[in-house]
Amino acid sequence: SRGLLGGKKRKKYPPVAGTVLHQLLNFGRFVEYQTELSRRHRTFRMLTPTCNYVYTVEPANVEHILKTNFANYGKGPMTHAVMEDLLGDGIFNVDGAMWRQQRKVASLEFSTRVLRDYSSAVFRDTAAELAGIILGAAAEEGERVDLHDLLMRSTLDSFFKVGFGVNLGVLSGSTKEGAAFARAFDDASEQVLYRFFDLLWKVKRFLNVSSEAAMKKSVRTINDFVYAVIDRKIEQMSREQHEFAKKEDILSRFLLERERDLGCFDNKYLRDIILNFVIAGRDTTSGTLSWFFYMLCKNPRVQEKVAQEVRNATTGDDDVGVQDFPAFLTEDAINKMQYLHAALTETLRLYPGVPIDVKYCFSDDTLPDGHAVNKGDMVNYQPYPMGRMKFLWGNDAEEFRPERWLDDAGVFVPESNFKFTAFQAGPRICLGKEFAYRQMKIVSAVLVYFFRFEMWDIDSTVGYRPMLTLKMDGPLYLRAFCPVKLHAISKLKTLSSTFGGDSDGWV
Ligand code: HEM
Repeated sequence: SRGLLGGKKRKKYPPVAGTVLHQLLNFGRFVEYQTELSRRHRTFRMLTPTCNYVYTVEPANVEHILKTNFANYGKGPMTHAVMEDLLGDGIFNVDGAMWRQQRKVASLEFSTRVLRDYSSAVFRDTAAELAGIILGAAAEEGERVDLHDLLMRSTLDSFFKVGFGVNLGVLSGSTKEGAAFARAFDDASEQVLYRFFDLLWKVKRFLNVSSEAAMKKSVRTINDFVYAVIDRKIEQMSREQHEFAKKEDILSRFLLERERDLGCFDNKYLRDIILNFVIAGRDTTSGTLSWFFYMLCKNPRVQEKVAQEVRNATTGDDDVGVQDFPAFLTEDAINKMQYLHAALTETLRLYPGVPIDVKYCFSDDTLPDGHAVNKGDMVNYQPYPMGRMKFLWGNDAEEFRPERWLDDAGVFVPESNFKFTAFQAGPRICLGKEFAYRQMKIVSAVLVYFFRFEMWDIDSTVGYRPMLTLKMDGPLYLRAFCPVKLHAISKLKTLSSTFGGDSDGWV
């Protein structure tokens, strides 16, 4: 009461749901554990020896943290330290003036027609290559395809092409360096998440032992690879001079900027920009596509509806081969695919690329639900648990039902960004949202036009790997059928052999 506390009103802290030790014990099933706790308390805290970790699924709190009191919540010193080895001073890892500058440059870049057209062309080409490889590698005698692995490789190729104008060749398996880079990047990203809960990580790093010794190795592999890409680009720039000015990829545009304003960023800064772009785009998009195809296999009715919509929006002509089909994926056709848009969004509701997102609290505050948070607390909004809350989505919250996003005319109706939080919200809302939907729609449309997918082992389920993004744990083994007419298949076969596949004898 006021009297007992010397006139001060007692603060109402969120209920304690456990400690960091409980989280470590549940590390392998972290997002489910957090979902269980969130069913009991919409806002709660976990005790650690240093600060409170506060978690919320309350949209009013999310709006407060991400928008209304934006200035009070940022990356902060702890996240910066934990992520610095991997993300340096890239846009994901900085606040204040440094963030504003990168946000401005990146927003300009993302809104250009040049980037839009160029990236769409890259996505179409990579999707066609992917379709060819699925046919060549898998369709023969119903061999299984690991679609998760193929999607990871093909999005990495697309991102390197759009970001840096480099043909990485990971999908076709033509370079070993690309694959080693991708592996090191995944390992480092997992270790970064672990650091949030490992109180001894700095000591381990200092002594260069256990998980931190592995982290050091991963970072070295990543850095060697990225600096080599930058060096190659600089060399190409001096060689090609006039031609270079026409380059459409993001790294070239930054290098041209540096030529105009010498010293505006060094190679280390470019390395940070590259890695932030890779983590932003590649893991989230390929992860979402993997979960999407997993959902399509578990829900054949939805798969059929998506395929029908793609045919209606493009061409019903079964004679169109894979090399010709992507040309039908115009902006107009993509915009017509409202059901596909809903199905991708439904995937993100249940499997958000960033499942739990932390913000540092810069000064004492009270959240809209009345709970107090202190300076130095780590405040998390939780897209994954939020997608499974009945109080937000109704009793069928855990069901995959794209229709929930459509009005009576079948048009997609967005939800509040503070309830559907997969892309964050407020001033730091994902910059690549439109970009990501475009890529995911192009890849999905090409694949469902030519194939029907089924789980290789009908009853199997897939898990996730605890890291910063929600990535599948291991392969997604599928069976791919080709329902289009033989004429189109023969064209597809020609293409698949162009990409190194061997499809003799199929069909
Ligand atoms: C399904 C795909 C995607 C999802 C679910 C997603 C989600 C998110 C989320 C949750 C954040 C906030 C992270 C944080 O600061 O804590 C974010 C930020 C960002 N995203 Fe995405 N993203 C996706 C695809 C992309 C793509 C394809 C790009 C770029 C091509 C991109 C670029 C960015 C950038 C630059 C930021 C930082 C924004 C800032 O801090 O101001 N994202 N994204």
